[in-house]
Amino acid sequence: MISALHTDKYQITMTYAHWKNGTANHRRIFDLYFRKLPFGNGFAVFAGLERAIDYLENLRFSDEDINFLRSLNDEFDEEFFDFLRQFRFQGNVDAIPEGSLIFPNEPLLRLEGNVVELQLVETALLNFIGFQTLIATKAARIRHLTDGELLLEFGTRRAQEMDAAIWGARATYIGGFDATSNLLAGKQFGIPTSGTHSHAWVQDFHSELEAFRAYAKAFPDSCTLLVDTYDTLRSGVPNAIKVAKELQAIGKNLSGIRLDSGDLAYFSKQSRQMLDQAGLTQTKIIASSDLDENTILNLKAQGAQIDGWGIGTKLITSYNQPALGAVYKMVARFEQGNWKPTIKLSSNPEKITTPGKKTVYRIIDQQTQKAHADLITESDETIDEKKALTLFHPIQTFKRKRVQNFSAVPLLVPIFKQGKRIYSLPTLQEIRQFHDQQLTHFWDEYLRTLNPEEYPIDLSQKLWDTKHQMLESIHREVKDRE
Ligand SMILES: Nc1ncnc2c1ncn2[C@@H]1O[C@H](COP(=O)(O)OP(=O)(O)OP(=O)(O)O)[C@@H](O)[C@H]1O
Ligand SMILES: O=P(O)(O)OC[C@H]1O[C@H](OP(=O)(O)OP(=O)(O)O)[C@H](O)[C@@H]1O
Ligand SMILES: O=C(O)c1cccnc1
Repeated sequence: MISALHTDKYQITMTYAHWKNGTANHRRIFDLYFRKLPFGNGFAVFAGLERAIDYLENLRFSDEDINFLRSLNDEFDEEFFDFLRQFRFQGNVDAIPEGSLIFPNEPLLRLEGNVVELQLVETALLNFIGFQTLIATKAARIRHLTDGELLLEFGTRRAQEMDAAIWGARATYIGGFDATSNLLAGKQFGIPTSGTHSHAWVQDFHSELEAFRAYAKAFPDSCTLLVDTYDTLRSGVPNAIKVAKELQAIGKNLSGIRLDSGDLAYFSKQSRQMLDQAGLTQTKIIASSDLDENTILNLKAQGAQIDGWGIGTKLITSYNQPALGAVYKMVARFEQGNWKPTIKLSSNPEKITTPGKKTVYRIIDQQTQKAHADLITESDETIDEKKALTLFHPIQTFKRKRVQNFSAVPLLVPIFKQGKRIYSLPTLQEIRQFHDQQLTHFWDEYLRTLNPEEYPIDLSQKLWDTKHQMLESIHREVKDRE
């Protein structure tokens, strides 16, 4: 169970202040979203929802949690602790399913409830979803360049501690990896696991050949030999070939060799030639060594002969971009029987929040089955699929497109109703397949890893009008006060 104290202290201080002021039950809506795509990619892959659901469903302040808060000797009244003890998440949540392709500024989670419960869960939700989405997106970038090749996640030893290794492994599987080296992730999520051997295994014997023989004896049906401990082409590969012949003599095949240092393009081409000349065309070449999507692309451009990739550090730590920058913003307050949109201004137009209770549709062409755009609307709007729809860029509004014969697919699905989960969790396999299937709805121009086309995220006319009326009225008020 995830502790209720996995949060920032200000969520508790605000909860206390609301409780003290008698405003704890005021109804609000918050959106969770991100503002900018990571890695310069054309899309992100949504991950982290399952953990977020588990957290919301089981959120409790235990006696130990309360004792700890009491021990802080802050100004909390004793009765506040009773309030916390009885606390349960009672809100409504709608969310985009895991594995979906997602884009900046669209609500990924929409939460409706009382202000304290919505405030309390902010930090943990951002923590789970920000990290897992980032890693799933990184994995999808790598998958995009390695169609049909084996992708192994090797990151645990370099990950930011245990949770990052385990939930990161899950995210890489959603993004298209085939297996993880982390056994706990395998046990917990049913991800296929893989393991070759280390340099220490080779160093542990008097000779490399002896080490390879011993390993092959232990795993005659699934033996991959690490060939770079001493000299890849003069010792490692020739010894692996010797052992492969010995395996052949007992009717077995050497599954693979692994290259873990040096010039991977050169070594892989030479190794392939040597293996093929020895008749070992079935033996695969796996590469590892600080790989990421850029190195992989470059190795491919050099004609590297690599069938599988073991990727650790740069994937699991999201080395070149360590945070997604997801945010959680209040968008509506319930007042005098109605939802009133709220807005947060910024001198940067991209950072101005989109007010009100909203929903998101993916506008998919009925003929090509490709997505035109995502359209954010007010939640009570309907889209008539029989009529033409005009889509326009929310900032450069002169950029317009009229579409017909489309399906408007709602992206948000109900997850919790008054604190009760009404969503049945898909299996991880289903999430991974769903992700794969979602990719087919996007033109290649949005999917390429370098300088992709920007996929349109548009506002309905009604929502755009609401936002701009609010902006104008705030500007007027500020001016009047001057
Ligand atoms: N042909 C290649 N083109 C571009 N990058 C390559 C090529 N071959 C290997 N690389 C990358 O170059 C880097 C080499 O790393 P490094 O200099 O640490 O040496 P290494 O060969 O891995 O040796 P060691 O592990 O013994 O330190 C790795 O990130 C690897 O993925
Ligand atoms: O390079 P990464 O993408 O981070 O992938 C994980 C690395 O971890 C292992 O090396 P390590 O030197 O830790 O152990 P070893 O002695 O088994 O090679 C493995 O051989 C990879 O090189
Ligand atoms: O199985 C492997 O070869 C492996 C696993 C984790 C890290 N490095 C290598």
